Amino acid sequence: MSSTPPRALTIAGTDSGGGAGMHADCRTFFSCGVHATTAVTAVTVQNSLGVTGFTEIPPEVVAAQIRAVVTDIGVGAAKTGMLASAGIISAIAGACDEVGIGRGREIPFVVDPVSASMHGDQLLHDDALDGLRGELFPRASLVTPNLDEVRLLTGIEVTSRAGMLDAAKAMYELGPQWVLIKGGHLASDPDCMDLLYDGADVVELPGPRFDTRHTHGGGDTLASAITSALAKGADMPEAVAFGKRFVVRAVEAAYPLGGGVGPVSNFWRLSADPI
Ligand SMILES: Nc1ncnc2c1ncn2[C@@H]1O[C@H](COP(=O)(O)OP(=O)(O)O)[C@@H](O)[C@H]1O
Ligand SMILES: Cc1ncc(COP(=O)(O)OP(=O)(O)O)c(N)n1
Repeated sequence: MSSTPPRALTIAGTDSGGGAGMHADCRTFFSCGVHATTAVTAVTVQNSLGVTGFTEIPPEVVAAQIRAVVTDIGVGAAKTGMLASAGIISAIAGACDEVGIGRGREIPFVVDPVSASMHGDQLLHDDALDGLRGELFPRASLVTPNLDEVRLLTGIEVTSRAGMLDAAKAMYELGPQWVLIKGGHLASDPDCMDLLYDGADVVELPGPRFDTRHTHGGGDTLASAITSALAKGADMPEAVAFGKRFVVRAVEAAYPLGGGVGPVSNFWRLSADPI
């Protein structure tokens, strides 16, 4: 019998196309040798062309999943993805307080403020932005917005690397312990640089920009790789550096799928053995 591996929790929506959301999170946890546990927030109808609808899970059921997992199995870190509604966000905040998830508590908490799919389909109701700002960011060990989410949450339009630091400072004012601004959407930058900020120090995470349209699930993969490293006991700068290394390889190995946008590969660490 083997010993129990590190465990992590993803609180997120499903993607029927298997590219993003909870599916990308679970594959990433697996690739990192971490047992995946889940609290489903919403079931999306989705493929490589976009999201055509979703059904929300009742908030009390989302909270019950978190309690069930943490009180029995235990997790070394937790992350959020698609949260859909203000009611679900409030339920998550309450459950996290009960079980010790969040900054200053036992279990580090990565909040990826997913608001829309890369096709522009809304995944978070407009009235839930206040819930993210007021209830989740102050509990977050790390928030990981892309530049569209920065604009929605702070009103700041980032058009340069210098603007990313302004964005990090504005996000930090919303209460998280660390902020990671993702630079994938800064098309004017020939590279893909992300920026980590803790209210004092700035760490630049440079990376190449691959010429591919298949980046579905990239943000989920980055946040779940960071969560995996935290679950194994890494500190935040180490975990974020690992997450960046992981997602660079995942984008490099992205593959076409269906008639639209394919996913980044969470398989890149697996052996090439054909069976
Ligand atoms: N074309 C690309 N080549 C390499 N890395 C990329 C590319 N696009 C995004 N990334 C990286 O993938 C991660 C997710 O980025 P981003 O696209 O900004 O967020 P999201 O996926 O949430 O929209 C970041 O680390 C970013 O730098
Ligand atoms: C259920 C679900 N969660 C998250 C997303 C976002 O995925 P994507 O559009 O690829 O954006 P990033 O992962 O790159 O932030 C989704 N589409 N569905």
